[in-house]
Amino acid sequence: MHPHVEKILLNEQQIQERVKQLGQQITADYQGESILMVGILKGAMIFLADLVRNIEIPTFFDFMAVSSYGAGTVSSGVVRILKDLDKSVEGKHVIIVEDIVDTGLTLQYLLENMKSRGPASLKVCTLLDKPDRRKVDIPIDYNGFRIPDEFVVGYGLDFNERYRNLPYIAVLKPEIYKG
Ligand SMILES: O=P(O)(O)OC[C@H]1O[C@H](OP(=O)(O)OP(=O)(O)O)[C@H](O)[C@@H]1O
Ligand code: HPA
Ligand SMILES: [Mg+2]
Repeated sequence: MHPHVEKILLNEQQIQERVKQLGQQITADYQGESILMVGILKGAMIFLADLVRNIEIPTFFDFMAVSSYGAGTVSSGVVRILKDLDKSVEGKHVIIVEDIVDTGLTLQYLLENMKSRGPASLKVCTLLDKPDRRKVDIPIDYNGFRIPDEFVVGYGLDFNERYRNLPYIAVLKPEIYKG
């Protein structure tokens, strides 16, 4: 275990099992179609990479980078597009892939933004849902795990850009968050 980690919430095996189930569910729901997975950088990249290897229909990827958290553990509420999609999503079956839905502000913005581009359908898939902190009601179609109100890192999620490469989801020791 990393020396900065206080506890592991979800271990590698738990994550891999659940990601496999989500992939199977998406495969079943979109039979006969192709899908465009829109990964929200940077946090979702590891989840997306594992998820798509469990999907057995034609699957395309694109990416957006937005930022609402900056360096801290509290959402600024202001979402900025840092990198937009490469191609049009018009007429495509789009699934937005997130690592976590916390306040929901990032996803609220993304959903509005994506709807205006005219996809054939639009769904949301997130690895983690932290409902206690929600500020806006967001429809989540595929959710890996519900987690308690704690700031988590690992499997793509960062604190000040660190710890994304941990293979599990963990809570850091309090002294690390205080800096
Ligand atoms: O529901 P919310 O309260 O809006 O929080 C969720 C968003 O915050 C994090 O992104 P961040 O801005 O930290 O960018 P990152 O993925 O590059 O770390 C996370 O990856 C989600 O996109
Ligand atoms: O708990 C979290 N960890 C990392 N990034 C986040 N962005 C929103 N919530 C979180
Ligand atoms: Mg972050």
